[in-house]
Amino acid sequence: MVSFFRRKKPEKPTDAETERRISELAAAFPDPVAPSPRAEEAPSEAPAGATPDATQEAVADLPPADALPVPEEIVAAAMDAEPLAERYPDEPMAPDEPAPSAAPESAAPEAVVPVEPVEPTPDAPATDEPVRKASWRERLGGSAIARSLGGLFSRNPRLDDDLLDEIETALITADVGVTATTELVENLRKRMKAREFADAKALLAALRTDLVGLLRPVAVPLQIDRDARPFVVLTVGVNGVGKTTTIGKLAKRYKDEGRPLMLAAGDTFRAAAVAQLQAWGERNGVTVIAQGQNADAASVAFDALQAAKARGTEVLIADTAGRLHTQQGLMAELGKIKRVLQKLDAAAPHEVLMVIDGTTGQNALSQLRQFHAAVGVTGLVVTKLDGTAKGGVVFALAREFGIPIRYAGIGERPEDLRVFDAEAFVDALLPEALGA
Ligand SMILES: Nc1nc2c(ncn2[C@@H]2O[C@H](COP(=O)(O)OP(=O)(O)OP(=O)(O)O)[C@@H](O)[C@H]2O)c(=O)[nH]1
Repeated sequence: MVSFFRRKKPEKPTDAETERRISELAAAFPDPVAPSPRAEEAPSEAPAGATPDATQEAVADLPPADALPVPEEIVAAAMDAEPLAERYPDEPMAPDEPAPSAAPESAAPEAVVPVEPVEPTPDAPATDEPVRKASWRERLGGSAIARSLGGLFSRNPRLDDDLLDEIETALITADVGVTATTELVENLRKRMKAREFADAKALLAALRTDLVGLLRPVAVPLQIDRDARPFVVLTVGVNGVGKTTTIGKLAKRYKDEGRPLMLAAGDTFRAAAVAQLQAWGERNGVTVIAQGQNADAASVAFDALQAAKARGTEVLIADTAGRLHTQQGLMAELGKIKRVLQKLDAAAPHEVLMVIDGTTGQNALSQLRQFHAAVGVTGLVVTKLDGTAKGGVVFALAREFGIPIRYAGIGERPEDLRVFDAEAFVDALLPEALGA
């Protein structure tokens, strides 16, 4: 759990840390997949229920970007993002790197280092045992809400104002947020006064229903529009939230679904991030487009989209460097990446996936507000909900933004990235059996 409390601001990793993180990633994907057909030949069945229009509909339901407060500095800065050379003046830059604005025409192909698919190495122990997927409850049962509400209801409390006060404290402590908590508790109080609940168990059932009701509108799975070719997913988020790890997990998911895919190593600030993706790509036979540390992220994204289009790849997932939402120049750089992608495909990126660390607490709200203003977030992944995470911020995000939560990270293994499921999530935090 030490990883939950990693650095909060960018710093260059030591060689030892780089090696550790590469081996962490390799350990996270221990089972080599069966040798896959080359990306172009792989079957590309959409999952059951997938419709090409679903994503567009979901996005259309989002609150418009201009409905949210857009800090003037971000709008201004977005027009003139600083290049990496200015951002890290002490870092040597390759002399011939294409200027960000010139990327569309002049992205030098020789600077691109695609990691071609290789046959997976048969180094994992051969076993017929399927990996057992931990249940949501196993993963989230230790979270703050689960523990405090669990303790509360298992004491068979009396149905009175003290119980409501304790529920209120538990929800606020778990980061559900004051506004959402007040609404939930006041609704319960009204119904309790109207003698709607026979006992505490009935009140617990009502709380569960209300919590599911808050989350159900945002439990909208990501649908890959197969006509997009490629469907471009741009991942964004602050430092250390789990972007690169999530890309590895997502890539495994899409590969298992038989979708031809490619990755763009756009986190050009942290050397380990490029190596992480390359290690994963080599191991699983997925092409990774990279230009190395300190390359221009927009140029990497542009090259990757060009390559993906040329190959008819179905999905392109682009990584970006972690950045604090308060760093205006870096936030503006995201807008630049988006604009450069749009020179090749006006609809790209088809999904701006923001990764949020579930242990961040209420700060996650201002992170999302700023990222949404800068780049128009269309979906969320909330990571690190396992272990001691408070988890309540998921409710606050849902209530405040209504942006779809596509996936939840409930552990470090590939199978621990789950399609977000409102019922399973609430059930894990607040089992019905508590009131039994
Ligand atoms: N327990 C747990 N750990 C996770 C989860 N997702 C990611 N992590 C861990 O979080 C740490 C940071 O993950 P990275 O993928 O390197 O984060 P990042 O956002 O790419 O980092 P930067 O490039 O520095 O911004 C790693 O140790 C991951 O294993 C999760 O759902 N649960």
